Amino acid sequence: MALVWRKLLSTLNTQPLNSSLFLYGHPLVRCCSSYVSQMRYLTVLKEDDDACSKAQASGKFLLFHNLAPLLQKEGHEGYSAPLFAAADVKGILGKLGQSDNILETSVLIGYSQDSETQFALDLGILEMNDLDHHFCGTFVELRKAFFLLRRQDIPLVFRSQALLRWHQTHQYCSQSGKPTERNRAGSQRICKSNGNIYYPQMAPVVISLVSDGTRCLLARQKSFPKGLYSALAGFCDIGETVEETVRREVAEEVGLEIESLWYTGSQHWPFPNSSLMIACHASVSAEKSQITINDQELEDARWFTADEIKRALERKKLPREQEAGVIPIWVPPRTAIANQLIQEWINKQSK
Ligand SMILES: NC(=O)C1=CN([C@@H]2O[C@H](COP(=O)(O)OP(=O)(O)OC[C@H]3O[C@@H](n4cnc5c(N)ncnc54)[C@H](O)[C@@H]3O)[C@@H](O)[C@H]2O)C=CC1
Ligand SMILES: [Mg+2]
Repeated sequence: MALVWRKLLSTLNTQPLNSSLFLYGHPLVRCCSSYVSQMRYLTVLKEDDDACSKAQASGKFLLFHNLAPLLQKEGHEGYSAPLFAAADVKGILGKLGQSDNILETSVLIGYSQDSETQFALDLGILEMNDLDHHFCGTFVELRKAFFLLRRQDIPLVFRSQALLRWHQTHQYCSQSGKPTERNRAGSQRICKSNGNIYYPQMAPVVISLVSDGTRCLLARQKSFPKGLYSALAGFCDIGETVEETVRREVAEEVGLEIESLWYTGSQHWPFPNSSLMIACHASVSAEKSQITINDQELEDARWFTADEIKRALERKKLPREQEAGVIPIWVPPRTAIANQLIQEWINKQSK
């Protein structure tokens, strides 16, 4: 595969590259299904700074200010994270008396079905003043944006913020201590003094919904908002398999030994740093379901019946009211993989 790409890039380097469309029209990129072409096109942009630079000139930009995404109100649907054409961003920067060189600090984040090359740009070096007003939106801190954004916009916003943050926090070589330089796409950083290449990182985390057949186990950390319960989560230790992490985390946090587990899905999770949340269902026998909570990690953990879970799923908003002095239980929103796990468990109970 690497050889194929080297060949493609050497062909491109010997031909005039007038626009990114030329690249997208290249036989190796064009010959395949649209998805394959898109992925190959993105690979070329990551490898070739000139091609990426040309794509940037006609690209679409998701905007951030100090890692807070720009949101626009979308009627009843909630908020969207709009993509601005390069010309519009340049126009607004011009009005504000700012140079458009800042576009070069953007990072490549995708290629849409509408043939738009997408970039994320952090305008944090500019004073906020009425910056958001010029872009007809509001820059909103990511945790708050997570609750406001339309579901379909969340993955791109999460990915963009993670990549922008990685560049902001990984500017030096950990071996030489010298500054590293990014490639145009922002898919890697290199230390010119020793050739070390750094790629964006994320930590694997397992999130497990444990069931004893008729009940499922949810827990809360002290830092969670009041009443919020979720599935058990934990970082993978180095060298561990996903299965080993699930077994260890469940044992550590609630003192149970699981009998079986199965993978169901995954999600990129940007809080507090980039994690890949790997979601699994796990089962314990009803006879061995006595929990002992590790109070260093958890404030509470409990078994919930299907009826209790159904009621918690129905609470769409953060419960503000207290029901007869008791804080109502609620679970993460549909945009979190924890919700998918809980929903899948309920669906299985109903069958
Ligand atoms: N979507 C959801 O419903 C939930 C998501 N989460 C997420 O899952 C992740 C892990 O959850 P926790 O229960 O806090 O993990 P955890 O149970 O592994 O405990 C956290 C501790 O693990 C250690 N640790 C090991 N590797 C680490 C790493 N790469 N980064 C940070 N700490 C590391 C630290 O000592 C830290 O205090 C977090 O990103 C959290 O935001 C957690 C609970 C629910
Ligand atoms: Mg944990």
